[in-house]
Amino acid sequence: MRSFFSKFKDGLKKTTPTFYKIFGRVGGIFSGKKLDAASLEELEEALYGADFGVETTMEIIEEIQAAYKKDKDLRGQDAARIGASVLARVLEGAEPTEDWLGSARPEVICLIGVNGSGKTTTTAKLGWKFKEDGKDVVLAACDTFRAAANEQIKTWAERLDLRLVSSHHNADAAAVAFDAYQAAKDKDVLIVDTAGRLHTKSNLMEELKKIRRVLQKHDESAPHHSWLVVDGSLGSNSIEQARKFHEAFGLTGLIITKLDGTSRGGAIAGIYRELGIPIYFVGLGEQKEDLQPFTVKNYCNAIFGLEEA
Ligand SMILES: Nc1nc2c(ncn2[C@@H]2O[C@H](COP(=O)(O)OP(=O)(O)OP(=O)(O)O)[C@@H](O)[C@H]2O)c(=O)[nH]1
Repeated sequence: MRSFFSKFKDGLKKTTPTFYKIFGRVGGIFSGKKLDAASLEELEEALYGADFGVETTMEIIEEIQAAYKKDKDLRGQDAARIGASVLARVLEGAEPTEDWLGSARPEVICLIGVNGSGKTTTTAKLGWKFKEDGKDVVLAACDTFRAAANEQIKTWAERLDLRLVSSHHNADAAAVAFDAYQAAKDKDVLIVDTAGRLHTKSNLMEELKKIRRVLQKHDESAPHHSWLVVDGSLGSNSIEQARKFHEAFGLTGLIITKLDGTSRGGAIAGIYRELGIPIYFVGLGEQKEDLQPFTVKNYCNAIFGLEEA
């Protein structure tokens, strides 16, 4: 069976074509070629192109440059290792703690975000993951706004044999959340899929708050997790979006989707710098198993084309 890392790396390969090109082209960098000023410049461009942002890019470049000044024989592989370790420092604390899933019954996870970011798909993938871990899961179809969303989540739930509480198109989303909580009483996890909304639409932001109030009638501390689902291919545009959602709703975590099909996977660093909340999972495809726990080490190694230590 392929290791988790190889899956993660395959998924990120498309995220990082430029990096692979840099280190691939210099091909030899890994197999012994020395670093030079031109490849450093190319790396800087690639980091900007992947939306790592000025701060992170500069930190990586400056540190590699400093090492290069001291040792003109620096190899590409050494530069990649330095880059990965700087990135790991930027992302320090971005990984959730092992016991992040508390002991409430149910633990309520609310997924929110803009239209099309991948909430419904992620709700299903997440439900499947918990089920695979032997947990009792209920899904709440609170995206009553988009007509097709109900059908989409029903299809997933049937396919993965997951318990789903849903209603009709345009039903009160908070009422669905209330019913779903009741159905999930004494179960392990309730995952609430919500309608996509722009952070600028105040009525939809109010709907989110209503869902929260209704859940809190059952359990004052619910939702225990409010995660923003961010489309990783939006690059740095997603940073402002994430900040606004955080201000309005108080996020506790992030899921970054679509990292399999983008060359802008660097925005993760920018979002984390801005919000400082953990990244729980990354989406690397459309299949049920394509949701992987985020780990700083795997992400940094994959970005810089390093193998797992
Ligand atoms: N390649 C890829 N596609 C994904 C990923 N996650 C979701 N998608 C796709 O993105 C599209 C939108 O996903 P949805 O789950 O419908 O998004 P949503 O946030 O629920 O959308 P709204 O209900 O409109 O807010 C679908 O075609 C998904 O299959 C991912 O990690 N990788």
